[in-house]
Amino acid sequence: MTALSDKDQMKKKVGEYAATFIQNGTAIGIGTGSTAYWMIMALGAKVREGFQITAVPTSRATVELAQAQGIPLATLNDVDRLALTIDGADEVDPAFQLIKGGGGAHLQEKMVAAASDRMIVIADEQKLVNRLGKFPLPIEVIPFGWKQVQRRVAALGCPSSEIRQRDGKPWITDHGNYILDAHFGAIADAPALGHALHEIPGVVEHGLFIGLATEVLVGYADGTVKELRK
Ligand SMILES: O=C[C@H](O)[C@H](O)[C@H](O)COP(=O)(O)O
Repeated sequence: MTALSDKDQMKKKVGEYAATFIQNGTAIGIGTGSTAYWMIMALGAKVREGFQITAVPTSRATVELAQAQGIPLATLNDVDRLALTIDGADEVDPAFQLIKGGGGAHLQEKMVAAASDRMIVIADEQKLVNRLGKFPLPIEVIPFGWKQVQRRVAALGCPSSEIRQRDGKPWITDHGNYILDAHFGAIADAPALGHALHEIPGVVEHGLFIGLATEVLVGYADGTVKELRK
């Protein structure tokens, strides 16, 4: 097995640490991405030791990973509320506002987080920012007429944006849509931008997570994990 990079070590540490917050007998949301991966692997080990858990996955990729780990799954419609969701992020600011969707899963991730009493964000230290916006903001859009959405996004102060591509074709989300990656630069007022984006016809969901994260766990290069305070 190849050795993990320093960055992957940070992700592994924080993902595994987060799994210790999961309580036996609860229903939880499980995130998507390379940091959530380690939390799901650790959860799989707990399940094999007899832990009783129901997990609502946030993407097809997470369904596959969790199934391979033998983690019992449910859909969001099967549950009333979730005790906890654990998920990664692309950027985290000091007010626990987030940019998510680097893997294009933010639509389901936001629905699952919103149905959860707590959202624990797991990130390596490189994700911490003073102001959101260096990471391009992922916006899930209906393929029909997406250029109209792009014009409206530009009018909100976004100088450039592009449809996410794979192999020269638009990348398609789990829900059959496109992702518009919007390069806003430093975002002065994330809640206001989030509201404005929701006013654009054709926007399905954007990657700004405001008021959802309750706790942030950060993995550092020295091997430590710290819980941030707002
Ligand atoms: O769509 C993907 C999700 O929002 C991920 O949680 C986010 O992109 C962070 O992923 P990673 O842990 O791989 O950096």
